[in-house]
Amino acid sequence: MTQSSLAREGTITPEMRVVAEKESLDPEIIREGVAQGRIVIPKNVGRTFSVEGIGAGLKTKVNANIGTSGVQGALDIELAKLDVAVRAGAHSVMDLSTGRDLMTTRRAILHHSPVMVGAVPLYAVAADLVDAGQGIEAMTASLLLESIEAQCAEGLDYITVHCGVTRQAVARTHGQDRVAGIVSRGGALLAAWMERNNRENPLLEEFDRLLDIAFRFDVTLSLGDGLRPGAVSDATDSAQIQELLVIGELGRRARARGVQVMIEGPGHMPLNQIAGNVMLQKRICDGAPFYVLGPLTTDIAPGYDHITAAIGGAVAAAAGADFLCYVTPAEHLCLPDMDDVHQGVISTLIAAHSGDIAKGVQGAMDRDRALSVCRKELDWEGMFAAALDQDLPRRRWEENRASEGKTCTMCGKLCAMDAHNSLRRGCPS
Ligand SMILES: C[C@H]1O[C@@H](n2cnc3c(N)ncnc32)[C@H](O)[C@@H]1O
Ligand SMILES: Cc1ncc(COP(=O)(O)O)c(N)n1
Ligand code: MET
Ligand code: SF4
Ligand SMILES: [Zn+2]
Repeated sequence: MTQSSLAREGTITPEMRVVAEKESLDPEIIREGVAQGRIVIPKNVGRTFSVEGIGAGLKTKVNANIGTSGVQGALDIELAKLDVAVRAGAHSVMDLSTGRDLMTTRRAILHHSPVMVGAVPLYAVAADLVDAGQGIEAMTASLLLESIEAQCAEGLDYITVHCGVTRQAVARTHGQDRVAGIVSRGGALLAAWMERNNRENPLLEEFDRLLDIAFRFDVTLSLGDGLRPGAVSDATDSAQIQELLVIGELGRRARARGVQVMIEGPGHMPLNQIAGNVMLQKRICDGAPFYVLGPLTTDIAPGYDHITAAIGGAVAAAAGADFLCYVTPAEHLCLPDMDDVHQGVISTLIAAHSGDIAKGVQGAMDRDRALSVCRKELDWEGMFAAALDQDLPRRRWEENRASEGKTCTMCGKLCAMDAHNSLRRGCPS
């Protein structure tokens, strides 16, 4: 049984109760959301951890991508990144490894992670083929499906499957003067396979088998955006929309089968198109949870793409996106290091929380109020306790501590808060 099928029978599962508790909502609201497919609770039947809900009416969640690449990364470093991500507040990690010995890496991450773990099973198949001196074209549909099954059996809580990369949609990437072509790794691999084998996407052709596997382990399917725009000038083009239509339809098939499903979205996108894209996704995909990468609102800031993504992520979350995939300062440049991971999680949490305030998530502003009350009182410890980053504010303040009084070095004796507090209390300062 899956969370989805149980919800539809009217059962409130322990996982739904945990989510309700974390969100301060009635468990029945969570059950109803899961039953309708507007909320997912990714958790493999074989794993135990403190679950999170993703979807309508819930706090916006944040994922951190980690993992080796074929040319860099080692298991101990990736596990340290997992720690950094979780300590910074990530609700999810994705193992996007494509290096050597992927099973060991994946299993270690699954073993150590106190949060949900996602992956893109196709990467492991592709990496193994490349290791064996072959290309992606040597893959077969059954090799892919068997690997997906094995990886789900290992305990993945959700998997990205780029089922909407159809021949027709790929053809559209050539038609509308796309600048950046296909930037999704999974999307590009599948497009190459399809072209060289003159076949349709195996994830689409074998979708029912995929649903059987997902159902068995209650693995949430994250229908990937293999044709997402990788440049702001490519946003909302016909290839992207065609793929969205396909995965919207597949989402319906998944829900009918009792499989939890979310929809992935872009990418690089001008600020003024973001709310419209969220609206389209919600409408076309029957309110399924929307998992976005960024969106990055400009292409010209490599080195600062945690910022371009946080700007877009805040707008997306405010418009109804449910799950933000982090982008780090390393995006477009190199594999992220531990500091990149930390900065990526914090900037994405800022975007998510800003979105939650705007979308009116229950109690979203409580922590802001708590911090602001302390700020007004010059209660530094209280401020640090309520802060998103638990270390940096204290360090900056202490390193630059004013020599006397409670103020900071910004204004010193001309501290506005101090002056106004004295006025309020009626004592001359
Ligand atoms: C789809 C997203 O995944 C990121 N991405 C791909 N592979 C890795 C990895 N090993 N570690 C961290 N991020 C990764 C890309 O930078 C892009 O932002
Ligand atoms: C939100 C999100 N995160 C990760 C991926 C996988 O990456 P890729 O599509 O490049 O294989 C994705 N498609 N969308
Ligand atoms: C083209 S670089 C890899 C990923 C890219 N940043 C994206 O938006 O999907
Ligand atoms: S340029 Fe770098 S980040 Fe972009 S697709 Fe190629 S390897 Fe990946
Ligand atoms: Zn990009």
